[in-house]
Amino acid sequence: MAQRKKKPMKRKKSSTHRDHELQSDDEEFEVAAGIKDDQDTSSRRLPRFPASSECVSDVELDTRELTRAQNKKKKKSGGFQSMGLSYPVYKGIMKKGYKVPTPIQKKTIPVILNGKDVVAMARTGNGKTAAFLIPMFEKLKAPQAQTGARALVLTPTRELALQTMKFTKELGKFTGLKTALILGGDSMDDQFAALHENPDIIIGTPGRLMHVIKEMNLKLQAVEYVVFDEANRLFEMGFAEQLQEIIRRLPDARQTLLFSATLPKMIVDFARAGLTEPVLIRLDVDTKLSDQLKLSFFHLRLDDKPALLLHLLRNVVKPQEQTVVFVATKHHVEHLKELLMVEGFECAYIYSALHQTARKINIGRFVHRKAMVLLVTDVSARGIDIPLLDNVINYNFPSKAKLFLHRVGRVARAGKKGTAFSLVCTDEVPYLYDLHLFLGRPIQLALPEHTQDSDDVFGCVPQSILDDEESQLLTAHENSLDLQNLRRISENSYKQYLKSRPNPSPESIKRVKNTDLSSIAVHPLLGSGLEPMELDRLLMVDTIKGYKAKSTIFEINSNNKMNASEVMRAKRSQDDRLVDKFSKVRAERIVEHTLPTVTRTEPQHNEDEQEDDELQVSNDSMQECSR
Ligand SMILES: Nc1ncnc2c1ncn2[C@@H]1O[C@H](COP(=O)(O)OP(=O)(O)OP(=O)(O)O)[C@@H](O)[C@H]1O
Repeated sequence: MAQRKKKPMKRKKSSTHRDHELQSDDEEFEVAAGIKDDQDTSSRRLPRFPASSECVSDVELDTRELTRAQNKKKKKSGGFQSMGLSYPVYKGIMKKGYKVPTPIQKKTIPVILNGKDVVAMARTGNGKTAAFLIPMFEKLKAPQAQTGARALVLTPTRELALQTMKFTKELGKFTGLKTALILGGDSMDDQFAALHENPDIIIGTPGRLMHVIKEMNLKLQAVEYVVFDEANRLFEMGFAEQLQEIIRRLPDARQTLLFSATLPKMIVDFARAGLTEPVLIRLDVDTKLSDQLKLSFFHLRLDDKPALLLHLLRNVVKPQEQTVVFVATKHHVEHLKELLMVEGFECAYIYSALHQTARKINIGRFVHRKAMVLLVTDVSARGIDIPLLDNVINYNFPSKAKLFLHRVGRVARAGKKGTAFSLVCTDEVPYLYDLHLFLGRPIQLALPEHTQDSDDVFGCVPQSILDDEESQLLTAHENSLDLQNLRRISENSYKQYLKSRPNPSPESIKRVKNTDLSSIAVHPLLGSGLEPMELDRLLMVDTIKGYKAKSTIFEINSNNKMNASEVMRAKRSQDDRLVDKFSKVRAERIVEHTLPTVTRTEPQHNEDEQEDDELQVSNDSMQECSR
């Protein structure tokens, strides 16, 4: 394959965007600090964060810092780019909309690319499918004329096999590799035909695969890459015998990977026999979040955030609890500080442009419990030394998972319980998906069965709660010109903030589009005390509120030949073409700008990365992993 010269990347981002990136680098430092604290829970106070005295404002930072941060970023790049992938593989990843590798991908892909056998302990929802598909494409590279599949992926269920097939097609789109799907329940003739076409990859369930192997006298001698996906379920479903039989037919010189949510003795024994000196990779994210920390995510409109904030502080947070509220800009701090004071809350506040003395006074009020609420921006929260907290409220959802960890790092420590409430409006939902990929947990959309104790639930807010608070808010603003001005300024600054906010991964945007957010049930924390009929009514109101017409009133009847109807249809198709064209150009630009060199470089590792990733690669013996 022709080598592509790596063009120097033109930086087109605005300075505010770069500032954001700078912020994220610092965040990584802060998270690392937070983790250390994890290990020393006896300490009452969290370590100090880097001093913020150099920060002029929340969005303007020193250029020397910027350069330092950029250099640091280059050095510790743990992205897909630094994995030394070939162009067709990399292009597939970009096209699929993955921006950065998930923790399991970051840890497993380099090890697999190094040719090692791997046992990875991972639950669902963390991107493990791509973790074994990407190195598989890299290993197989392109279709080969020789007979016999070179990769075999075994999954416990038909659904999982279909999903893996879908990902193989999407991610491996530019490799040209052929895949056959061998599943129970499908026509044997079709499967024989698929195998006669000399596929590079076979994805299948063990029972039917074994059957086909015998019927066709299928040889697996060309197989060089084998994956046992969800191995715990493969065994639970009674496939042990078929797996042993399949493994006996495979050549010794192969690379074998085993992904499993748990590692019971049976799987450990199987791995000992079937894998050669496997590297054990464990996803240990839970240690990053305190197990005493409860996460609650509320879906609402941006305009409803002040109302929910008031409701949470009045009715959900207990009076003796201390809460830090993270907002997007200093203007939000100023507006909400005024609003909370009008509503009778004692609150402290800090933002980086605030005079040093005022900052000290405010922190002092919070530390001495004169104020139970502290309003902060991410930048201003650095360098402050505050006690352990009961709650954090993410008024604006963080655009990076590590920033989320940093914000909640002071809650639920030293044996105390705590909650992180997050107010998530629709354009922030993709960040919530990215966060869950990072945490290695699937998102739980609220269901009527969820109870107040349910953790990590994403639910909606009953309109009645918002209505109550909003009528108060209206009066407060009508009576105060100050409040009106502060609100207007914070709304304007939010527009600027949005321009500089890093994008979520395009794949998460796609997943959100495919989710019916209007059907999420009321969050269990907000639905208690409501009769089932009332809950149904609220759900109906929310569905009506979230209704978006797919066409205009002129196009109601598809046979309508009226002028207005035809104009609308013509405009729609023209707009669709433009949007398509724009998306294609943008996707291609992303691929070009971030094109890796074709030659494989050794994946970069450094200590920083080791410290702030949530996986631990270890060469522990299989004995150890069974403990
Ligand atoms: N690096 C990434 N960036 C953004 N989205 C990703 C990334 N990796 C995977 N995803 C997406 O996350 C979702 C979950 O991934 P995947 O299905 O591989 O997880 P999993 O751990 O195999 O879970 P499951 O067992 O439910 O299949 C998919 O929609 C996938 O496309």
